[in-house]
Amino acid sequence: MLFQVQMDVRIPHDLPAEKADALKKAERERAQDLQRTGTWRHLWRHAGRYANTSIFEVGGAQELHDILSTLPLFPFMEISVTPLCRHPSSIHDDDR
Ligand SMILES: O=C(O)CC1=CCC(=O)O1
Repeated sequence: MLFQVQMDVRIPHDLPAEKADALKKAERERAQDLQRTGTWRHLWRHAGRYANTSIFEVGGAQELHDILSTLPLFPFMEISVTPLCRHPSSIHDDDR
């Protein structure tokens, strides 16, 4: 199943810079691992905002929740999820 996920990152200003940098590095490594396996299919920055829109391909909502809730930045993100299904006019075979 495909899910669109919007993540708005809200790192508290009083979090020490070293801690914030370590979380961002861990988040990047996890995100890149998941992209390599095809689970995190797209990752787009919202221009001018500390936010992204991502597309995940997972078995279902529980798997998505397990992934999102273990992301290093999860405690500092507001997340919204939209399940996606194929559009009848899509010409892309991998939209499923
Ligand atoms: O910077 C973000 O939008 C949060 C994030 C998700 C994956 C990543 O590397 O950073």
